[in-house]
Amino acid sequence: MQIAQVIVDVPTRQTNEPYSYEIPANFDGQVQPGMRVQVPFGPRKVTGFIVGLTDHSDFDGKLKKISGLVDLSPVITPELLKLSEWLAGQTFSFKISCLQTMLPGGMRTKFKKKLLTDNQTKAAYPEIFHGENEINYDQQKFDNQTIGKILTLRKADKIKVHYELSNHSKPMLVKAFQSKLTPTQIDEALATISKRFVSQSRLLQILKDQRDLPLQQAWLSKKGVTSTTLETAVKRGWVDETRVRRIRNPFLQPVKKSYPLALNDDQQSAVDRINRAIENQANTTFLLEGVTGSGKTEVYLQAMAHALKTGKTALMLVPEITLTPQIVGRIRSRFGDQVAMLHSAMSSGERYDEWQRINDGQAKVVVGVRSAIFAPLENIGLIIMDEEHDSSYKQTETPRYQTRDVAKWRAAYNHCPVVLGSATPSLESRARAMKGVYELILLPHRFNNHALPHVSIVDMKDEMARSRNILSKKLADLVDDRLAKHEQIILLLNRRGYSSFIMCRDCGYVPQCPNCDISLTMHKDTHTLNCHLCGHKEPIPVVCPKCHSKRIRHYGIGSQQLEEQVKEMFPKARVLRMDVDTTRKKGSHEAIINKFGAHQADILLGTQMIAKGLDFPEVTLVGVLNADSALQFPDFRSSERTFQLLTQVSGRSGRADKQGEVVIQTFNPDHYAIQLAKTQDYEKFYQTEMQIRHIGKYPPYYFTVKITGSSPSEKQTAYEMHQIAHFLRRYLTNQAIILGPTPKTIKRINNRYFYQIIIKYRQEPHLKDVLDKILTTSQTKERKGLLISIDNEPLDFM
Ligand SMILES: Nc1ncnc2c1ncn2[C@@H]1O[C@H](COP(=O)(O)OP(=O)(O)OP(=O)(O)O)[C@@H](O)[C@H]1O
Ligand SMILES: [Zn+2]
Ligand SMILES: [Zn+2]
Repeated sequence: MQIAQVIVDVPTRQTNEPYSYEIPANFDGQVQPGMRVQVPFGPRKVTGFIVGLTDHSDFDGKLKKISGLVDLSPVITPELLKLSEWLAGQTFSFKISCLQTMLPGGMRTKFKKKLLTDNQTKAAYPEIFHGENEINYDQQKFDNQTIGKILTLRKADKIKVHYELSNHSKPMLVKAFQSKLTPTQIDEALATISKRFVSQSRLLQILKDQRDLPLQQAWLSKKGVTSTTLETAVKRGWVDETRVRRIRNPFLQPVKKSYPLALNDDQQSAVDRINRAIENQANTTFLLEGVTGSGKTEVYLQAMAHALKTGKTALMLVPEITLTPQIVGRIRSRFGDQVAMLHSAMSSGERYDEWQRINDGQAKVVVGVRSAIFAPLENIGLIIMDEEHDSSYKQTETPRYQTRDVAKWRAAYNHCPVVLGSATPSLESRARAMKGVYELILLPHRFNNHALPHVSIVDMKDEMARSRNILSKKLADLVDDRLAKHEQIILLLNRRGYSSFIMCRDCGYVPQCPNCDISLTMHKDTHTLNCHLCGHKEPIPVVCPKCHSKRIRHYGIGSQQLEEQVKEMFPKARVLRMDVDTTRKKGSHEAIINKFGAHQADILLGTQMIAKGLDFPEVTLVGVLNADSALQFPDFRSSERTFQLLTQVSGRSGRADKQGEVVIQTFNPDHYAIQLAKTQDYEKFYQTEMQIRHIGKYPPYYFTVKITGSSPSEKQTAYEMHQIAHFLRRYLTNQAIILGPTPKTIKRINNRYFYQIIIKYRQEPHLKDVLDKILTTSQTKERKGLLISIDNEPLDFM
């Protein structure tokens, strides 16, 4: 008898131990770890993941049988199964949540299975395929014997299983044209046709650049190629007509092929070191510290190409906001159709398609955001994390993993190097590089030795005494100067912890959320006051609810008001705004970037979104309007974040031949994070900040864990959290520092009360056991409304 070990999905009874189930005889030998099954659990049927197979069980009673198969082939690779175990331990979460996190969103909900096969198998198994190459599995109601047969064929690779997401609109096929000409033939054709045939020569020009991919007719016609020309082209044998899937997603558009650039010495030595590690299958972690504009991307591309050359695959991670069509274009132009893209701006159907291509082994390069670290890519030869310091790499929900740690785990498993890249590495990574745990690679100069921008600081305290303008005189003068020279400008409004709110001028009343301890934010576009934490919305009052005064005013500035002011100050300038409101629609982010890139606008203003990764040669002025809004946070990382943001955004200026300038407006001109951002001196910042961390006993000198508890009753939350703190004090050594419990900075969210405990430690041999115990005990408390979560190495302490 074969027995499957199954991690079941029962939200109220989560455990990390698998349950044993008997495998029905028909499926014997065919089910594999990594497949999902239906199993009886108490009175219900639940879904579970097979994590192992054995032939005996220690369970005395009669085992229950697997009642159905959710998958016909594994959806979790053996590597990812192993990873899920480690991840559960590392993040103090249950294996079931780790396994689910690894699947693309759509596969966790509703889908139908489709079986695809070849002609031979189709003919040999009429009872399955009824003469078709493609059938809908779920409609057939196969018996177990037939399912057994299907499993055997699937395992022998005679059948492929694909999922159709129910909300997945059918791919639409459209007319496209594929070039049949070699580059020489194109040149010959161009030489012979008359100049009068504009559309024909345009087509040939396009074919010259993009011979490899079929080109959609709609796209060609936008470029001025008429349908008559296309008919002629088919007749003359220039192109073949085909049909391709219509692509609406800007991340998947065809791009022009590009070739490796000649590297400078620093880039070359970086590539050499990484390539050597790839060849030697060395599990080295490199920290690639390169100033803004030093050409890190080209290093990544060439090292990835080398991994492919040695027969391996490559995985590249990018923060959400820098995974713009600009960077995607650069990668796809180099690697073409071998690239799979995982981005949250894609629909779940599109993401599923990409996941399938990776799972089928068609994609050799995966580029994506945080969750792409779980791509079912095999045989990995290189993992890259661009902007490794970025906070979006930390997942803020269960399982609360740090992508960097998962990347290192996968690299160790695959015997390959990891490259962590940044202009402003996290202190944790830099400290490890200093200790020799990571290998440090420096790119100290901008590409072509372009100078770093010149940065000046404007003290807004002085400025405010003179005028209420949000742009200082210095910045406004420089904007005028750039507009006159026809150069481009970026203006950053730092919105972290900053929002516009309304207040009564007479009694000082500020509307609060009824469910949370936070004031409501004004949204001018929808004319509402919104709560950012629970989603509560209400109309903007015209009279004060407290004193009935009509003198209700709003405070703080949003990017929308900034746009109005800027347009008023510079009526001739063409202004683009990029923030959450203007980028909500699919493709709008790209549209703004393209427009600015084509110099159809002079000023790009926006929030954090514009700070990173963008590469526009015409930008010679960057203005930061409120540098210090993040400094006021009661969080030991606020200086680090401010320094990183200012350095990153400054790095957008003067990337090509013209000298760049940056103006930082601040109320704290003497703060070291701002002073050192002015000189863009990462080294000095690192030294200064490390001393502060040392004195304050913070990371990277200490490890940290945050325990958060919440319930609808403040009394209950506080009581339970005190119990936990007692427990910790009793079982940890007296070296451990236990802070709290204290109410969180925002104590009440959505009518739940939040308290937290922070543990700081250097070595605590029993910590893991103690926390596991807290996690397990919390399961019984959960029924009483108390939720406990444990965050290993949290990024925020508020
Ligand atoms: N070897 C090369 N040959 C020609 N141009 C290059 C080369 N390497 C980099 N560049 C150019 O230099 C500019 C900066 O490179 P890149 O955008 O990769 O910098 P980066 O290090 O990623 O900077 P940031 O951290 O600011 O994003 C780009 O315009 C890029 O095309
Ligand atoms: Zn009032
Ligand atoms: Zn609220």
